[in-house]
Amino acid sequence: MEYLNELNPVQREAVENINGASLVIAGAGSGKTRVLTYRIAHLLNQKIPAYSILALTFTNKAAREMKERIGNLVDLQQSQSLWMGTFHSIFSKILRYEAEHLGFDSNFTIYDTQDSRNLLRAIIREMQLDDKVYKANEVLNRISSAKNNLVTANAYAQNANIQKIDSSNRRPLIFEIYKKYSQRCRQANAMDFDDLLLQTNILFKSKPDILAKYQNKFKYILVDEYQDTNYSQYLIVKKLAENHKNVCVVGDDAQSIYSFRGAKIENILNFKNDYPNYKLYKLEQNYRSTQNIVNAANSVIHKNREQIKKVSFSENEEGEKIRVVKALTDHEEGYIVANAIFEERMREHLQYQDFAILYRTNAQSRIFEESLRKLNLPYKIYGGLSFYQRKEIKDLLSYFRMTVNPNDEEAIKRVINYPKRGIGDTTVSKLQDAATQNECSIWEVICGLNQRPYGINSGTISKLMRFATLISDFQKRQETDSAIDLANYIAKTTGIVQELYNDRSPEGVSRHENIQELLNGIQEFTQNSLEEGNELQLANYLEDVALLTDQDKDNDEDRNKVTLMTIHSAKGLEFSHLHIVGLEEDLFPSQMATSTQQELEEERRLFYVAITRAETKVTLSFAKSRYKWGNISYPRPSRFIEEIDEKYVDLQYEREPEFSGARNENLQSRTDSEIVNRPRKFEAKQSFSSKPKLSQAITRNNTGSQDNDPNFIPSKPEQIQSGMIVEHQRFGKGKVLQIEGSKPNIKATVFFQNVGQKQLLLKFAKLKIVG
Ligand SMILES: Nc1ncnc2c1ncn2[C@@H]1O[C@H](COP(=O)(O)OP(=O)(O)OP(=O)(O)O)[C@@H](O)[C@H]1O
Ligand SMILES: [Mg+2]
Repeated sequence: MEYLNELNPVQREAVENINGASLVIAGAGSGKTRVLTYRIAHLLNQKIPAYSILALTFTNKAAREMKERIGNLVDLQQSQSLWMGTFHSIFSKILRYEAEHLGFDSNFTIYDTQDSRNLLRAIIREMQLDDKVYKANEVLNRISSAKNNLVTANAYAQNANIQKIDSSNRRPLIFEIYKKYSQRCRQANAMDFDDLLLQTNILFKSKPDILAKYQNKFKYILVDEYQDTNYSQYLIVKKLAENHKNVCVVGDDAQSIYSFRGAKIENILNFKNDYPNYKLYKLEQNYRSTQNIVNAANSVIHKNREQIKKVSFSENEEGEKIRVVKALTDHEEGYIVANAIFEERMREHLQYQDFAILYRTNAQSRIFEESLRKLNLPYKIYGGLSFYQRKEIKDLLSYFRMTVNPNDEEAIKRVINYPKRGIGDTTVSKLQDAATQNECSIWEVICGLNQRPYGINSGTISKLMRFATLISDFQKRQETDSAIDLANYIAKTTGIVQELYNDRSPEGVSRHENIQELLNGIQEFTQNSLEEGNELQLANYLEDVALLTDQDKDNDEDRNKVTLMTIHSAKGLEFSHLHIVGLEEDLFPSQMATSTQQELEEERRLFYVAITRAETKVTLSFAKSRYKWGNISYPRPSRFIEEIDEKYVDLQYEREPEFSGARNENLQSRTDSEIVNRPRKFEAKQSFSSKPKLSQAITRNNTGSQDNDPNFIPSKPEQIQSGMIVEHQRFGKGKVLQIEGSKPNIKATVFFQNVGQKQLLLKFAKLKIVG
């Protein structure tokens, strides 16, 4: 029980009171997750069997880490049999046991977003609807939100209010698409992500005996990040806890950032209605961050009107203020951040893993990747187009999926003619029509073609039969082959490996390497499962892959690297040194989120989540110009920078007029040279290190620095032509892309190797022609 001493008095109370409903509501870094972890350890210590504890986490990685931690606190063996994971992974496991009660087979496929979108596109096409009006993505969001509110396709069709909304959006047929989509998923024996929760609810509602079984089984229920549960998840927990009410949820309303996926803060507020005898624990001390970081974060979040009042303080050291850095361009921002990491790591003897770069959207990662690569800094990047979404990977995985569940429509459509075997689109359409007509899968149509050919000629039928034999062969091997043996066999027999091997273009080589990487992963998976004495099969591997979240892609090799991720996926994590980048209006807060107060408040919560990931140091940055969709834009600094109480902020530049909200209309015509040459008040400030570096030169004042080197003799402005290589004293060498304007205001657009593209007024900039 020594572990109880590692908790403060309130945490300890929340851990020791194991019976009844508990709500832990507290700010970031106050030990909510720690309470959950220790509470589980404590339950095990009180001889509660591991299999009767259900713990729901935000990511699979969090569940793994928690298990490990619990294993260290108590018995390792026991912690392995806990039911711990994301809502999706836990309930997909239960659905496989109970599939028959829902009319599914236990080997159902889990469709990812790409599969769902493809299926919707196909349906929209088949219905001959305008795909500009019925955009697959938007229709998917509509369906997803319906499912998360437990509105089935039939209920959707009958709901007059929903119909009214869709009609006024000129999309009155969404109900029809939803219905067809559900039918097709069923025929393919597939569930999408939202189905995993919806079907669990349907199961619990329609089969009271099955609900009772799980109510008896899960005697203790714990939920992390409760503020981000949606209605469907909320109801699952409520049902399971109905009798014993042993439920402990932890959350922070100020960190609710998933309302676009249907998360409801109200779930926290409703807790007291559902469990009137609940105990409330308020944790007030932040153990993660310095005082400055906690105070800065508080000063921002207090601007939100909708929030539960709570205290959050730190007794850690006061720490440095939040630094705010201005870059002239998006490329320069990348450069400054990478340089800062390089120097801080050296100076403070840190590891790469102590650093993270957080951004609002995945698209921002590219520039940081480039800058980190230039400085040879190892990094790992989460989210975006994941490894498993790449075409070659998805193709091979589709063969695996066909092996496990041949009715999988999206898988069969991907591989029926890949590698090419002479089965054209017309044939696939005929098969699809036949399947729709008979309410069965494409695979079932193929298997019956000898009896009913549906107008497909005999030549094509034999090709289809060869394909069917290939898949049947894989299926048979499932019973005897290990996951890796079968995966290797499929990769070889289908000809995918050979096809990619033959393509010697750089892309082909990289695709071939990716396939090898996938097979290595399966090898590891097989090996690990063997070591744990439980040989898992290809189907288990597929299940794991389908349930990965953005944070889950992590392995030991990846450990000591700089982390790049969106703020959304950084939830729950902590890093010593944090760079939050792209703090510009229309980027963060997002352009899409400033029209209503609710949206803006959610963006502010996101900013709060971002700052509170840091232990020691936060640097915010923004760029004065940025490429967006191929066009240059001149954004204003984010309002969130101003919202931090200035006591906790260290601006590394002079506050500009447009900062206080008055937009400077002349900004577009203002050039970088004018901006960098204006006197700044922070000249004396120590920036990154005592040795002047380019990064410092850019973020610190540079007045007059060009004149300091007597050997630097600039060329005459009129001599500079586009195409020339020039040198700038601070930016280094660059190529002139364009010259415009007339004397004395000639402007040059120059692409500098180190800092990217800049516009310079030649009368100030002083460039030397070097080639
Ligand atoms: N009583 C304590 N003594 C020492 N360290 C603690 C204590 N409580 C929490 N911590 C540490 O503080 C950090 C934050 O804890 P934890 O991650 O559990 O907070 P949280 O409330 O879940 O944060 P978030 O809201 O970001 O999810 C962790 O490193 C944790 O180990
Ligand atoms: Mg937490």
